[in-house]
Amino acid sequence: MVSVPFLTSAPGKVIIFGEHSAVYHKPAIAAALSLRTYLLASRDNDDTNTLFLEFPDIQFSYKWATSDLPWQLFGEHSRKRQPSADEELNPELVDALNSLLSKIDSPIQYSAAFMFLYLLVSLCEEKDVAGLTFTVRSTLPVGAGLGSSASVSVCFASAFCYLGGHIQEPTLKADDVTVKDSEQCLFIDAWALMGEKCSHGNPSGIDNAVATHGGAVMFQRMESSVPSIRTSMRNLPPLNLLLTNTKTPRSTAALVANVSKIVTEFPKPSGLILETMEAIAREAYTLMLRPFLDKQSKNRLMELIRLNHGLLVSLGVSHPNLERVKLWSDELQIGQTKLTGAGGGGCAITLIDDDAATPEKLRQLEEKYNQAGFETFKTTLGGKGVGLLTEITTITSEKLCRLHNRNEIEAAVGCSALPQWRYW
Ligand SMILES: Nc1ncnc2c1ncn2[C@@H]1O[C@H](COP(=O)(O)OP(=O)(O)O)[C@@H](O)[C@H]1O
Ligand SMILES: C[C@@](O)(CCOP(=O)(O)O)CC(=O)O
Ligand SMILES: [Mg+2]
Repeated sequence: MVSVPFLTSAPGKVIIFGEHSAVYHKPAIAAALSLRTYLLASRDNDDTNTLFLEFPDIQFSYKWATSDLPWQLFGEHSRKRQPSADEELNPELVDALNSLLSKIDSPIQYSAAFMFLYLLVSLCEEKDVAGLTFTVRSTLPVGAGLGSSASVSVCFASAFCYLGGHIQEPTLKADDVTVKDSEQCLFIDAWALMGEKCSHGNPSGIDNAVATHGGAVMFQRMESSVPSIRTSMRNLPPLNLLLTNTKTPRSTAALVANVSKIVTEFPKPSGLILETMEAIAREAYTLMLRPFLDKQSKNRLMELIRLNHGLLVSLGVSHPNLERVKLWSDELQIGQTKLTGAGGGGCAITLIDDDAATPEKLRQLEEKYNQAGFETFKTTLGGKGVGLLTEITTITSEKLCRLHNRNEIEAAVGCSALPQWRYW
C-alpha cells in the first residue's frame, strides 16, 4: 500500500524544430525545461467516500463521490498493461466521463478533468484513491506551447501508476546519470500519451516523451503500433535561447485539427512542406550533435530556425502577436525567431546571435515585449524527467493552493530546491 502524501513532478518542453510535422511521422527536436508541474496526492479531508481536485492554476476545484466513477469498466489485468502507441481511447470510458463532466463548461477545465479521470480509472481501483485530494500547481504557462498538458499528464500517469501498484518508488537522485530507459519510465510515458490523447486527438508523443524522460531528444513517431524512435541528445551545444510568451490564448487541439484539414485538402503542397520540415530537423540534428557550434554552424542553425518558422506560417499556425515577436527581434537583429509548440499564440523562441545582440539591443527588445504585454523567460534546457517526492511533512493541499508565483512554488516543493526528489 502506497503511503500519502506524496508529490510527482514533470517538466515542460521546448520544441526547437519540427512541431506539427512531428504529428505526421517526421523527426523533431525538443528539450525539457526547468519549468515544471507538481501534483500533490494527499489525505486532506476526512470524507473517505469522495475524491477531491484542486487545480488553482485554472481556477478549478471539484469533487466526486468515488462510487460515481465507472470503475467496473476495467479489471485488474487491463490496469496492468502498457498501451501501444496507436491505442485509441476506450469509447465506453469516454462516454461515461462525458456524462459525468457534462456540467463543466470551460474547455480548459473540462480537458484537465477528463484527462485526470481517464487516467485515474484506467490505472487505479476505487480503494487506492478513495478520500484523496489531488492538487496541481505548475510553474509553466497554461496553453502556451511549452507542453503544460503533457507535464500534467505525466504527473497524473506517474501518480496513478504508483498508487495502482504498477511501478515502484524511483531511486535515482538529481545528479545520477543513466544511459538506459527504465521499464517504469516507459510505462509512465505510454500512459501519459493516452492522457495527451484526452487533451488533443492526435498527439505525436514528443511532449509526453520529453516530460517523462527529460533531457533533449530527436523524436520520430512511427506508423501503427511501432514504438516511436527517441534518440537522446546528451551534449546539446550551449544555445542562447530567449523564450517569449505572447500570452495570446490558444488550444493545441484546435491548431492540430486545422493543420489536419490543410493536409487533407492540399495533400501535395502540404506534403512538400512537411518533407522540407523533415530536412530542416535532420540538418539541425547533425549540427546540434557538436558540443560547441562554430560561427558557421551557428549561422546555419539560425537560418534553419528562420526556414522552419516560415513553413509553420504557411501551415497557418502563426498569429499576429507571434509575428510581432519575430518582427521586433528581426528589426534589432537579435537573432532568429520561430514559434514553438502548436502556435496560434503562446510562445516563440529566439536563438540569439551572440555577436550582434548587444546588452543594449536586448534591453530594447525586452522593453518592447513588456510594453506589448509579452513575458520573457530565462530557463535552462535539458533537465530531469518525471520524479517523486515522499515523506512530505510541511506541505498540504491548502498551502500549495495559496502559493502566489513560480518562485514560491519552486521554493516550497521544487525539484531545484529539494535534493530529496528521486527520478524514475
Ligand atoms: N497547471 C495546470 N492545471 C490544470 N490543468 C492544466 C495545467 N496546465 C495545463 N493544463 C491542461 O492542459 C491544457 C493545455 O494544453 P495545450 O492546449 O496542449 O497547451 P500546452 O500543452 O502547450 O500548454 C489546459 O487546457 C488544461 O486542460
Ligand atoms: C503541435 C505539436 O507538435 C506540439 C504541441 O505542443 P503544445 O501542446 O503546444 O505544447 C503536436 C504534437 O506533436 O503532439
Ligand atoms: Mg499540449
